[in-house]
Amino acid sequence: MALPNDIESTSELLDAQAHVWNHIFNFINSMSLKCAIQLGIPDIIHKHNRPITLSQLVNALPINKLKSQCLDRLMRILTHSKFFVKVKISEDGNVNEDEDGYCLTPASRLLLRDEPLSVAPFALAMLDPILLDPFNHASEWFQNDHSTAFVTKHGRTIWEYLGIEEWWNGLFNEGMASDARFVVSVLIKECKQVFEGLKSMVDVGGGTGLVAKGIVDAFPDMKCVVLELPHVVAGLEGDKNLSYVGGDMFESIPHADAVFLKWIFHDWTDEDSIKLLKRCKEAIISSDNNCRKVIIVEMVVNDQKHDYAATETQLLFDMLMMIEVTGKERTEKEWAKLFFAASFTNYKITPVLGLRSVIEVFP
Ligand SMILES: C[S@@+](CC[C@H](N)C(=O)[O-])C[C@H]1O[C@@H](n2cnc3c(N)ncnc32)[C@H](O)[C@@H]1O
Ligand SMILES: O=c1cc(-c2ccc(O)cc2)oc2c(O)c(O)ccc12
Repeated sequence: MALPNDIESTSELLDAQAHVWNHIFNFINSMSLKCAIQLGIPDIIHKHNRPITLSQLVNALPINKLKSQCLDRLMRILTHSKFFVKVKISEDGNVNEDEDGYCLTPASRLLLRDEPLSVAPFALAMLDPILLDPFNHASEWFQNDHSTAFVTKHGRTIWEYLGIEEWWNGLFNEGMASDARFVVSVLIKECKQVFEGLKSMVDVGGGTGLVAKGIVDAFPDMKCVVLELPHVVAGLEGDKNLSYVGGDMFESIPHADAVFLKWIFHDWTDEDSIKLLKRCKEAIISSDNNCRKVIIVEMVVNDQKHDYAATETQLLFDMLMMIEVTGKERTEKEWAKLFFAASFTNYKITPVLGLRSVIEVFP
């Protein structure tokens, strides 16, 4: 049979097939990870305190013992994906050539349930059918007039859904809280100078206030307000440095030296984002502090493509924003356009959070 047009050799044909297969089956990586988290495999390896053999793992897991060879295959793909490493161990647990044992890697340490920076809740919520199913409706959504594929699947926006389904709201909040802990620990360690000199700050859309708490703990002279939708902050109690205000960020933002927004703009269109930036400017403009600014924690999409893997993850997030909410991830050029449209004069991007950056925006 002839090769398809433009494919010149058999090797090119086979590479093309491998490329397509890889994309078709990528979801199996995600699902294998979900299965390992649900079974608690990282926790069991961690508790074992030394490399664990397959038979020890089978005994420790709440699984049908006839499926031990299947567990071996699950561990094989996750070892290939660098979630576990295999080392040689002896009967007495020392490293030698007798038998293979599994150990955690830095990536699987982040899947431990009791790890304060755990991303396990985030992974379980992201890989729940509630968020996966809308992707099966993407082509339908391209042809209809719904705001998102989430709406096409569930008949309401993600924010409305969160307000109605309490169990899902809990899962979502747990995931957001684990990310908030993660981000605040890096900010305090690597980016303290961004907050120095500030006497007051508003965390807009700051959830239950984990980031704000981390910041006032590190800067006891700062007063921090969390502005959130009323149902999110109902019943939350602050203290002398931290307070909660229920309100709508598009209407007005309490005045302060700085306004902080993490994972807010990527939920919204350019038009909404410019409106929100204008509210942020109004909030800081009357401050007499030289350090007054807006502090944003978000992705800056790398459109130069010199780090293929990082850019790919950012583009995956962009698709997530398109399918689940009405937002997007932005390149530096797109961010700059928003800042200048909202009459800010300057900005500084510090790529200190891996795929995300701290962006300081100045009036
Ligand atoms: C993606 S979450 C980010 C939460 C938090 N900043 C974080 O990164 O952990 C977006 C937050 O914006 C809040 N939000 C949405 N619309 C809002 C509005 N109009 N005014 C204030 N907060 C809003 C939501 O309740 C939600 O907590
Ligand atoms: O679509 C989402 C999903 C999340 C999300 C998933 C799992 C969790 O445990 C927490 C959150 O977060 C989102 C988000 O922060 C956002 O700004 C837009 C969309 C989503």
